Amino acid sequence: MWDQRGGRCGPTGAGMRESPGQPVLEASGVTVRFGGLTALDGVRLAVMPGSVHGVIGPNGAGKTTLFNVLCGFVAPREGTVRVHGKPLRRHRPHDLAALGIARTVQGLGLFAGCTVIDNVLVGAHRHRKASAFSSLLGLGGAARDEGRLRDKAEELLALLRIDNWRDAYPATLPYGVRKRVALARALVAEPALLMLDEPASGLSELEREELVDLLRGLTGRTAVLLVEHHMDLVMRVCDRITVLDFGRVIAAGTPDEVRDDPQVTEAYLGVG
Ligand SMILES: Nc1ncnc2c1ncn2[C@@H]1O[C@H](COP(=O)(O)OP(=O)(O)OP(=O)(O)O)[C@@H](O)[C@H]1O
Repeated sequence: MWDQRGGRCGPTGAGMRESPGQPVLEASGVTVRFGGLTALDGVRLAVMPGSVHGVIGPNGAGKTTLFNVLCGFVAPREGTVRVHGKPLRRHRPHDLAALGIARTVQGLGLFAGCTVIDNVLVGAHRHRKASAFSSLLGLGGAARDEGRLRDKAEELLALLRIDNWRDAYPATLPYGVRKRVALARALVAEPALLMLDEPASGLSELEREELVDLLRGLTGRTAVLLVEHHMDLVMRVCDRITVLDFGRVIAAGTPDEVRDDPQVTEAYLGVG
């Protein structure tokens, strides 16, 4: 995970402090090749604290590959990923919680044998495990932590409007509700950054509308990076957007700036 001049450091994401204006997550010069194919070519991106940042682009543009690099599933050939200004070297997905980063995946990964509230609490326990260093230092009693996490989980169920499903098991839930459970589980750790891979996939139009409200409601609570196909949703929820095409950043800016960029129109919508 962390490697500062060759050494491991930084026990918890919560312990890291960012300077004003410093990105939570920053990628620069990220290049990934699969054999002869360049999937990402010098990609840069900066996610600012508390903002919602979208990555869009046509099929095969490199969105998933970039998400996988940022999560630590794919090691880039070149380039740097920084969290709170500190470069990551060979980080792995299980390092993310300790860096203050949570993510949801398309498969959701809910535990079938656990109720909704218990699934959410799993996210809290994962975080606590990652923060074991602070517990060792006596920075919080276990019972007090437990109570606080449970309160937090209940608050998130209410915020995401799934509190009426609190004691249900995942298999009995509509897909849109299951996605919210996964979102609550990611948020309970109070991450500095939440990474969402296609949060709108599989949702109905109505559920997508609700997702727009929910994501906007997270503003200030955590930064969000989302990779998403639904252009309309991205335009409505994001503060900043990075547009990829053939592995390169072809535009970056506010939704209005990106919408008006002729390169985006040409690449993303296929019109010149
Ligand atoms: N494991 C892999 N091995 C070889 N080529 C890959 C691999 N993963 C992705 N690619 C290729 O890299 C390029 C970028 O793929 P990627 O899945 O990141 O794009 P994407 O923007 O997420 O596409 P989509 O919107 O269709 O999911 C594509 O040409 C893809 O075929």
